[in-house]
Amino acid sequence: MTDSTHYDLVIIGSGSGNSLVTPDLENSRTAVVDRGSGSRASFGGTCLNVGCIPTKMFVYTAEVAQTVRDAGRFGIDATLDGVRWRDVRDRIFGRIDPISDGGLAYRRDADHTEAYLGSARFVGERELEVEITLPGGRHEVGSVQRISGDQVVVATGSRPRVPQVIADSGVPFSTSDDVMRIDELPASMVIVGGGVIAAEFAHVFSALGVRVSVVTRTGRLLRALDAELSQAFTDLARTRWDVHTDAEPQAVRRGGEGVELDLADGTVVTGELLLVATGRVPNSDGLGLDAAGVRVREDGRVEVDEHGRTSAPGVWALGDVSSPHQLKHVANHEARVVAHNLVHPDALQSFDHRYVPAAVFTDPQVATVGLTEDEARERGHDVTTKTQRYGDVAYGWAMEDTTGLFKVVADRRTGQLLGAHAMGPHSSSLIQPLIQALSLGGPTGPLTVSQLARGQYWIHPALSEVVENALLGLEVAPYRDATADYDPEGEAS
Ligand SMILES: Cc1cc2nc3c(=O)[nH]c(=O)nc-3n(C[C@H](O)[C@H](O)[C@H](O)COP(=O)(O)OP(=O)(O)OC[C@H]3O[C@@H](n4cnc5c(N)ncnc54)[C@H](O)[C@@H]3O)c2cc1C
Ligand SMILES: NC(=O)c1ccc[n+]([C@@H]2O[C@H](COP(=O)([O-])OP(=O)(O)OC[C@H]3O[C@@H](n4cnc5c(N)ncnc54)[C@H](O)[C@@H]3O)[C@@H](O)[C@H]2O)c1
Repeated sequence: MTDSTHYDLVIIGSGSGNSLVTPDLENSRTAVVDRGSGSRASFGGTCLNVGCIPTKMFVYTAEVAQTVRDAGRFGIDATLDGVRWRDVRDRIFGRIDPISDGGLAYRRDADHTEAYLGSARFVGERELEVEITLPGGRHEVGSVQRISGDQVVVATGSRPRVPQVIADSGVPFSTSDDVMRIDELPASMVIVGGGVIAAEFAHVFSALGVRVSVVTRTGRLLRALDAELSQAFTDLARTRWDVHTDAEPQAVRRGGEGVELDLADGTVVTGELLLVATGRVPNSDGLGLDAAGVRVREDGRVEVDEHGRTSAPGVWALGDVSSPHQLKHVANHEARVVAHNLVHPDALQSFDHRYVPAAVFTDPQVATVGLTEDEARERGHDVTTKTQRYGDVAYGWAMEDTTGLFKVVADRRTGQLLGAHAMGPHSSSLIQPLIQALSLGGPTGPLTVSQLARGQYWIHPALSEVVENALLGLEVAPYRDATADYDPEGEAS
């Protein structure tokens, strides 16, 4: 054990936590502690190493393969001659790994920061022990370093949840932490889980030629979505993958193509590789939070107020370990708020969780913001909805799209937009004006549906016309042109 080293700020977690080291801290001493992410134990957190970024690079690659397969529909003859998996994998991580290594070197070598590569645990109020588990830092592997901070930020993220029946089975399995680095593409894969990670990897691996089975305990895939979209996505998924809903593995063993899962109805599902995608648990356990006086909620998330303060003075938390949303854009937002609050204790900013959007980069892409139709009804709104098909606008014809949907939910009486839910190409980008309308509004409050539809141009014949037409299809009061009374001469005088 070393003597304790004191810092102005200690950050546990180099994902979104790493971005807390702003120019405001140039004259402070900051320690960043991280035990590494994924099978390579990389610096920089989930999103960079095993999450958003590599998955989307695989998704894009999958779409290239799918485009070649679909080319015939457009009168273009092309064949997919093969998938060089190792080349795909090495291209993707050949970009990511150097970014991670560079981020570590920057933290380790800068004058005002220090990197501790190991697991942190509180041993008192803002006092921590770090067991050094990784090479690459200044501290000997196996040593225990004691550090303390005037302020400490817990940004330890989350990790895959593995159902007991799989954990206890002794059968080898993958999670999102390692599946992107496998050496060979399997012929077949069983994915347990029917949420976001399952939907994205089912798309990636099936497009690259793997036979995919999905086993989920819910009745529909992407269950958290608006029910109409979740149902439409599930119906489509059944045409591509071997989908088992309302199904939970009862027993798991080696056998069949590699692994076999027994379902309650007697079905046996088999595949060469088993991928577990059954949710993520916050990394709040094992941190000694009791010793620090930091309260944890029943669901395992660290308890924080709207400013990111935990129950212990000087200890903050952000991102997956404490947030109600396990999303990188939310973790980034919370990090910006906490970065401000760390240096402006008398002018605290608050998290804004009002309209948190999300997208699922599967096939077709899915995007959502605001209330679903069911949520809007439960809240007593006079609900009106319109579901516009991509195939009914000109760009949708060009794409030969037959499945895309853009649904908007509004209050008939007030004309307010309440939510938007899309399934189709580029939906993660198409939804952005509606996120903006909900979040920013106009000078007199949130924009009404009619203002949004008719108060601006929509480029013709762009795919965004599907959004325009969805808005125009809602039964709300017509748009009154706010510029009708505009008198430029009067304004000038
Ligand atoms: C496969 C996948 C795809 C995803 N895709 C998207 C997407 O497309 N869009 C999106 O918005 N979100 C996506 N997410 C979610 C997103 O990655 C997370 O919400 C985000 O990365 C959380 O950031 P964070 O800073 O809270 O935690 P992390 O980035 O996980 O950082 C926490 C760090 O703390 C370290 N740590 C934990 N405990 C300790 C300890 N005791 N001592 C020292 N270090 C510790 C961990 O090793 C890790 O490096 C995806 C997630 C996954 C798994
Ligand atoms: N594009 C993105 O923004 C993106 C991508 C990937 C991950 N993420 C984040 O990561 C989080 C975790 O993703 P996830 O897909 O693991 O979780 P999830 O909560 O989205 O889905 C988990 C699924 O597993 C099912 N399940 C749970 N236990 C099961 C069991 N024993 N047997 C069968 N099915 C079971 C659930 O019913 C659910 O369908 C997400 O909540 C999301 O916020 C985001």
